[in-house]
Amino acid sequence: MSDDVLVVERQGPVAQLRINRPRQHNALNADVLSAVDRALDELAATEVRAIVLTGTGERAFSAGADLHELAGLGADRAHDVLGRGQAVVARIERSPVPVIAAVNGLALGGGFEIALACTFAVLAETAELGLPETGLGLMPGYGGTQRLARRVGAPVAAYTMLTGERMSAERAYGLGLTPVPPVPVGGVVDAAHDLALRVAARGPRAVRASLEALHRGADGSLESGLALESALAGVVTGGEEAAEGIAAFLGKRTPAFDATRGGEQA
Ligand SMILES: CCCCCCCCCCCCC/C=C/C(=O)SCCNC(=O)CCNC(=O)[C@H](O)C(C)(C)COP(=O)(O)OP(=O)(O)OC[C@H]1O[C@@H](n2cnc3c(N)ncnc32)[C@H](O)[C@@H]1OP(=O)(O)O
Repeated sequence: MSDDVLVVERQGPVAQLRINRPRQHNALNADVLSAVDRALDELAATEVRAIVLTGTGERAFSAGADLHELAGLGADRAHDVLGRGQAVVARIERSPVPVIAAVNGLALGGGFEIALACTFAVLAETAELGLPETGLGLMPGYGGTQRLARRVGAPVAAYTMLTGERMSAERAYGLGLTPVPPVPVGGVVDAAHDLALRVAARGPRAVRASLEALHRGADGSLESGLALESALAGVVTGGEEAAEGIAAFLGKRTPAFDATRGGEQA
Protein backbone atom coordinates (compact mmCIF):
# COMPACT_ATOMS: atom_id res chain seq x y z
CA MET A 1 0.00 0.00 0.00
CA SER A 2 2.53 2.62 -1.02
CA ASP A 3 2.84 5.23 -3.73
CA ASP A 4 6.19 6.87 -4.41
CA VAL A 5 5.12 10.18 -2.87
CA LEU A 6 3.53 8.50 0.14
CA VAL A 7 4.96 5.48 1.93
CA VAL A 8 2.39 3.45 3.88
CA GLU A 9 3.57 0.90 6.44
CA ARG A 10 1.60 -1.26 8.85
CA GLN A 11 3.10 -2.17 12.19
CA GLY A 12 0.48 -4.22 13.99
CA PRO A 13 -2.41 -1.98 15.07
CA VAL A 14 -0.59 1.16 13.90
CA ALA A 15 -0.17 2.42 10.33
CA GLN A 16 2.40 4.99 9.25
CA LEU A 17 1.94 7.38 6.36
CA ARG A 18 5.14 9.16 5.34
CA ILE A 19 5.10 12.02 2.85
CA ASN A 20 8.02 11.19 0.61
CA ARG A 21 9.14 14.15 -1.50
CA PRO A 22 12.32 15.04 0.43
CA ARG A 23 13.89 17.02 -2.42
CA GLN A 24 10.93 19.41 -2.34
CA HIS A 25 10.80 19.34 1.48
CA ASN A 26 7.76 17.08 1.26
CA ALA A 27 5.68 19.71 -0.54
CA LEU A 28 2.06 18.68 -0.97
CA ASN A 29 0.96 18.24 -4.55
CA ALA A 30 -2.15 16.60 -5.96
CA ASP A 31 -0.41 13.22 -6.04
CA VAL A 32 0.42 13.38 -2.32
CA LEU A 33 -3.09 14.36 -1.27
CA SER A 34 -4.70 11.80 -3.54
CA ALA A 35 -2.35 9.14 -2.12
CA VAL A 36 -3.35 10.15 1.43
CA ASP A 37 -7.01 9.85 0.42
CA ARG A 38 -6.43 6.38 -1.03
CA ALA A 39 -4.46 5.26 2.01
CA LEU A 40 -7.26 6.36 4.34
CA ASP A 41 -9.71 4.42 2.16
CA GLU A 42 -7.58 1.28 2.37
CA LEU A 43 -6.93 1.61 6.11
CA ALA A 44 -10.65 2.14 6.82
CA ALA A 45 -11.19 -1.48 5.73
CA THR A 46 -8.63 -2.78 8.23
CA GLU A 47 -8.46 -3.16 12.00
CA VAL A 48 -5.90 -0.37 12.28
CA ARG A 49 -6.30 1.53 15.54
CA ALA A 50 -4.08 4.56 15.03
CA ILE A 51 -2.24 6.29 12.19
CA VAL A 52 1.06 8.15 12.40
CA LEU A 53 1.62 10.82 9.71
CA THR A 54 5.13 12.12 9.13
CA GLY A 55 7.54 13.31 6.45
CA THR A 56 10.77 11.89 5.06
CA GLY A 57 13.97 13.32 6.50
CA GLU A 58 14.69 15.62 9.39
CA ARG A 59 14.36 19.01 7.65
CA ALA A 60 10.64 19.21 6.89
CA PHE A 61 7.39 17.55 7.83
CA SER A 62 6.01 19.43 4.81
CA ALA A 63 6.87 22.76 3.23
CA GLY A 64 3.23 23.18 2.25
CA ALA A 65 1.40 23.14 -1.04
CA ASP A 66 3.56 22.58 -4.10
CA LEU A 67 4.23 26.06 -5.45
CA HIS A 68 4.98 24.67 -8.90
CA GLU A 69 1.45 23.30 -8.93
CA LEU A 70 0.00 26.57 -7.66
CA ALA A 71 1.75 28.69 -10.25
CA GLY A 72 -0.65 29.65 -12.99
CA LEU A 73 -3.73 28.14 -11.37
CA GLY A 74 -6.72 30.20 -12.50
CA ALA A 75 -9.31 31.16 -9.89
CA ASP A 76 -11.81 28.47 -10.94
CA ARG A 77 -9.27 25.66 -11.00
CA ALA A 78 -7.72 26.88 -7.74
CA HIS A 79 -11.15 26.81 -6.11
CA ASP A 80 -11.63 23.23 -7.33
CA VAL A 81 -8.26 21.93 -6.17
CA LEU A 82 -8.57 23.80 -2.87
CA GLY A 83 -11.90 22.10 -2.30
CA ARG A 84 -10.41 18.70 -3.02
CA GLY A 85 -7.42 19.41 -0.81
CA GLN A 86 -9.63 20.68 2.00
CA ALA A 87 -11.72 17.51 1.73
CA VAL A 88 -8.64 15.33 2.26
CA VAL A 89 -7.54 17.42 5.24
CA ALA A 90 -11.04 17.25 6.73
CA ARG A 91 -10.92 13.48 6.26
CA ILE A 92 -7.76 13.36 8.36
CA GLU A 93 -9.48 15.42 11.05
CA ARG A 94 -12.60 13.22 11.06
CA SER A 95 -10.68 9.93 10.96
CA PRO A 96 -12.44 7.32 13.14
CA VAL A 97 -9.04 6.38 14.53
CA PRO A 98 -6.53 8.93 15.81
CA VAL A 99 -4.10 10.43 13.30
CA ILE A 100 -0.96 11.46 15.15
CA ALA A 101 1.37 13.86 13.34
CA ALA A 102 5.07 13.23 13.95
CA VAL A 103 6.29 16.68 12.96
CA ASN A 104 9.86 15.95 12.03
CA GLY A 105 10.82 19.49 10.99
CA LEU A 106 9.34 22.48 9.19
CA ALA A 107 5.54 22.44 8.89
CA LEU A 108 4.74 25.40 6.70
CA GLY A 109 1.54 26.48 4.99
CA GLY A 110 -0.46 23.42 4.02
CA GLY A 111 2.02 21.33 6.03
CA PHE A 112 1.06 23.16 9.22
CA GLU A 113 -2.59 22.97 8.22
CA ILE A 114 -2.42 19.21 7.88
CA ALA A 115 -0.72 18.90 11.27
CA LEU A 116 -3.49 21.09 12.76
CA ALA A 117 -6.11 18.69 11.41
CA CYS A 118 -4.48 15.68 13.06
CA THR A 119 -5.93 14.36 16.32
CA PHE A 120 -2.75 15.54 17.98
CA ALA A 121 0.87 16.15 17.08
CA VAL A 122 4.25 15.18 18.51
CA LEU A 123 6.77 17.87 17.63
CA ALA A 124 10.49 17.51 17.13
CA GLU A 125 12.45 20.09 19.12
CA THR A 126 13.66 21.42 15.75
CA ALA A 127 10.15 21.71 14.31
CA GLU A 128 8.91 25.13 13.29
CA LEU A 129 5.31 25.83 12.36
CA GLY A 130 4.25 28.69 10.15
CA LEU A 131 1.79 30.11 7.65
CA PRO A 132 3.98 32.04 5.16
CA GLU A 133 1.32 32.23 2.44
CA THR A 134 0.54 35.96 2.60
CA GLY A 135 4.20 36.65 1.83
CA LEU A 136 3.59 34.90 -1.49
CA GLY A 137 0.32 36.67 -2.19
CA LEU A 138 -1.50 33.51 -1.18
CA MET A 139 -3.53 32.62 1.90
CA PRO A 140 -4.05 29.48 3.95
CA GLY A 141 -6.47 27.23 2.09
CA TYR A 142 -6.44 23.90 3.96
CA GLY A 143 -8.27 25.12 7.02
CA GLY A 144 -5.53 27.11 8.71
CA THR A 145 -7.61 30.29 9.04
CA GLN A 146 -10.26 28.33 10.94
CA ARG A 147 -8.44 25.62 12.85
CA LEU A 148 -5.54 27.72 14.14
CA ALA A 149 -7.89 30.44 15.43
CA ARG A 150 -10.01 27.79 17.17
CA ARG A 151 -6.94 26.21 18.74
CA VAL A 152 -5.03 29.27 19.94
CA GLY A 153 -7.33 32.28 19.47
CA ALA A 154 -7.73 34.87 16.72
CA PRO A 155 -4.88 37.20 17.74
CA VAL A 156 -2.18 34.50 17.53
CA ALA A 157 -3.75 33.08 14.36
CA ALA A 158 -3.84 36.55 12.77
CA TYR A 159 -0.25 37.28 13.84
CA THR A 160 0.95 33.95 12.41
CA MET A 161 -0.82 34.52 9.08
CA LEU A 162 -0.08 38.22 8.71
CA THR A 163 3.61 38.13 9.66
CA GLY A 164 4.52 34.66 8.42
CA GLU A 165 6.54 34.34 11.62
CA ARG A 166 7.21 30.72 12.46
CA MET A 167 6.57 29.39 15.94
CA SER A 168 9.04 27.08 17.62
CA ALA A 169 8.04 23.66 18.91
CA GLU A 170 8.37 24.97 22.46
CA ARG A 171 6.08 27.92 21.67
CA ALA A 172 3.56 25.59 20.02
CA TYR A 173 3.62 23.40 23.14
CA GLY A 174 3.10 26.45 25.31
CA LEU A 175 0.10 27.44 23.19
CA GLY A 176 -1.44 24.00 23.60
CA LEU A 177 -0.99 22.99 19.95
CA THR A 178 0.50 19.70 21.17
CA PRO A 179 -0.29 17.82 24.38
CA VAL A 180 3.26 16.54 24.84
CA PRO A 181 6.63 18.31 25.17
CA PRO A 182 8.81 18.47 22.02
CA VAL A 183 11.22 15.55 21.58
CA PRO A 184 14.63 15.20 19.85
CA VAL A 185 14.10 15.00 16.08
CA GLY A 186 15.65 11.52 15.89
CA GLY A 187 12.97 10.20 18.25
CA VAL A 188 9.85 11.99 17.01
CA VAL A 189 8.48 9.13 14.91
CA ASP A 190 9.14 6.59 17.69
CA ALA A 191 7.47 8.91 20.20
CA ALA A 192 4.41 9.20 17.96
CA HIS A 193 4.33 5.42 17.53
CA ASP A 194 4.58 4.89 21.28
CA LEU A 195 1.58 7.19 21.73
CA ALA A 196 -0.25 5.36 18.97
CA LEU A 197 0.39 2.04 20.71
CA ARG A 198 -0.92 3.46 24.00
CA VAL A 199 -4.16 4.39 22.26
CA ALA A 200 -4.29 1.07 20.39
CA ALA A 201 -4.23 -0.82 23.71
CA ARG A 202 -7.46 0.83 24.85
CA GLY A 203 -11.01 -0.14 23.98
CA PRO A 204 -11.17 0.45 20.22
CA ARG A 205 -14.88 1.15 20.10
CA ALA A 206 -14.63 3.44 23.11
CA VAL A 207 -11.81 5.31 21.39
CA ARG A 208 -13.80 5.64 18.16
CA ALA A 209 -16.92 6.80 20.01
CA SER A 210 -14.93 9.34 22.04
CA LEU A 211 -13.43 10.76 18.85
CA GLU A 212 -16.84 10.83 17.17
CA ALA A 213 -18.30 12.79 20.09
CA LEU A 214 -15.34 15.18 19.99
CA HIS A 215 -15.56 15.76 16.24
CA ARG A 216 -19.33 15.94 15.80
CA GLY A 217 -19.80 17.85 19.04
CA ALA A 218 -17.49 20.58 17.81
CA ASP A 219 -20.01 21.50 15.14
CA GLY A 220 -22.90 22.37 17.42
CA SER A 221 -24.08 23.68 20.77
CA LEU A 222 -23.04 22.28 24.15
CA GLU A 223 -26.58 20.95 24.53
CA SER A 224 -26.47 19.01 21.27
CA GLY A 225 -22.96 17.79 22.09
CA LEU A 226 -24.07 16.47 25.46
CA ALA A 227 -27.01 14.68 23.82
CA LEU A 228 -24.62 13.11 21.30
CA GLU A 229 -22.23 12.10 24.11
CA SER A 230 -24.92 10.41 26.14
CA ALA A 231 -26.21 8.54 23.07
CA LEU A 232 -22.73 7.27 22.22
CA ALA A 233 -21.80 6.60 25.85
CA GLY A 234 -24.99 4.56 26.26
CA VAL A 235 -24.04 2.27 23.40
CA VAL A 236 -20.43 1.95 24.55
CA THR A 237 -21.36 1.32 28.18
CA GLY A 238 -23.81 -1.41 27.18
CA GLY A 239 -21.33 -3.07 24.85
CA GLU A 240 -19.17 -6.17 25.23
CA GLU A 241 -16.00 -4.08 25.28
CA ALA A 242 -17.09 -2.22 28.43
CA ALA A 243 -18.13 -5.51 30.03
CA GLU A 244 -14.67 -6.89 29.34
CA GLY A 245 -12.93 -3.71 30.51
CA ILE A 246 -14.83 -3.60 33.80
CA ALA A 247 -14.46 -7.35 34.39
CA ALA A 248 -10.73 -7.10 33.76
CA PHE A 249 -10.39 -4.25 36.26
CA LEU A 250 -12.38 -6.07 38.94
CA GLY A 251 -10.49 -9.28 38.17
CA LYS A 252 -7.17 -7.40 38.39
CA ARG A 253 -6.10 -8.48 34.89
CA THR A 254 -5.41 -6.80 31.54
CA PRO A 255 -8.52 -6.46 29.37
CA ALA A 256 -8.68 -8.62 26.27
CA PHE A 257 -10.51 -6.16 24.04
CA ASP A 258 -9.57 -8.08 20.90
CA ALA A 259 -11.72 -10.95 22.11
CA THR A 260 -14.85 -8.82 22.24
CA ARG A 261 -17.10 -8.83 19.21
CA GLY A 262 -17.82 -5.61 17.32
CA GLY A 263 -21.15 -5.57 19.05
CA GLU A 264 -23.23 -2.59 18.13
CA GLN A 265 -20.74 -0.27 16.42
CA ALA A 266 -20.67 2.87 18.55
C1 LIG B 1 -6.72 15.90 -3.68
C2 LIG B 1 -6.16 16.90 -4.69
C3 LIG B 1 -5.57 18.18 -4.06
C4 LIG B 1 -4.84 19.07 -5.05
C5 LIG B 1 -3.88 20.05 -4.39
C6 LIG B 1 -3.11 20.88 -5.40
C7 LIG B 1 -2.55 22.10 -4.80
C8 LIG B 1 -3.65 23.03 -4.30
C9 LIG B 1 -3.09 24.16 -3.52
C10 LIG B 1 -3.99 24.71 -2.46
C11 LIG B 1 -3.30 25.65 -1.51
C12 LIG B 1 -3.76 25.46 -0.12
C13 LIG B 1 -3.19 26.49 0.81
C14 LIG B 1 -1.72 26.23 1.13
C15 LIG B 1 -0.79 27.05 0.58
C16 LIG B 1 0.64 26.77 0.80
O1 LIG B 1 1.06 25.88 1.53
S1 LIG B 1 1.68 27.83 -0.06
C17 LIG B 1 3.28 27.22 0.31
C18 LIG B 1 3.70 27.60 1.71
N1 LIG B 1 5.05 27.13 1.95
C19 LIG B 1 6.14 27.94 1.80
O2 LIG B 1 6.03 29.10 1.48
C20 LIG B 1 7.48 27.31 2.05
C21 LIG B 1 8.32 27.41 0.79
N2 LIG B 1 9.63 26.83 1.01
C22 LIG B 1 10.58 27.48 1.74
O3 LIG B 1 10.38 28.51 2.35
C23 LIG B 1 11.93 26.81 1.78
O4 LIG B 1 12.03 25.93 0.68
C24 LIG B 1 12.18 26.01 3.08
C25 LIG B 1 11.09 24.98 3.28
C26 LIG B 1 12.27 26.98 4.26
C27 LIG B 1 13.52 25.28 2.92
O5 LIG B 1 14.52 26.20 2.51
P1 LIG B 1 15.92 25.65 1.99
O6 LIG B 1 16.45 24.64 2.95
O7 LIG B 1 16.74 26.84 1.63
O8 LIG B 1 15.58 24.83 0.68
P2 LIG B 1 15.14 25.44 -0.74
O9 LIG B 1 16.32 25.54 -1.62
O10 LIG B 1 14.27 26.63 -0.57
O11 LIG B 1 14.17 24.26 -1.26
C28 LIG B 1 14.74 23.03 -1.77
C29 LIG B 1 13.90 22.67 -2.97
O12 LIG B 1 12.55 22.44 -2.52
C30 LIG B 1 11.68 23.25 -3.26
N3 LIG B 1 10.53 23.62 -2.45
C31 LIG B 1 10.54 24.04 -1.17
N4 LIG B 1 9.29 24.33 -0.75
C32 LIG B 1 8.47 24.06 -1.82
C33 LIG B 1 7.04 24.16 -2.01
N5 LIG B 1 6.21 24.53 -1.05
N6 LIG B 1 6.56 23.83 -3.24
C34 LIG B 1 7.41 23.40 -4.23
N7 LIG B 1 8.77 23.27 -4.11
C35 LIG B 1 9.27 23.62 -2.89
C36 LIG B 1 12.51 24.46 -3.65
O13 LIG B 1 11.90 25.11 -4.74
C37 LIG B 1 13.83 23.81 -3.98
O14 LIG B 1 13.71 23.22 -5.26
P3 LIG B 1 14.95 23.33 -6.30
O15 LIG B 1 15.24 24.81 -6.44
O16 LIG B 1 14.44 22.68 -7.55
O17 LIG B 1 16.07 22.59 -5.62
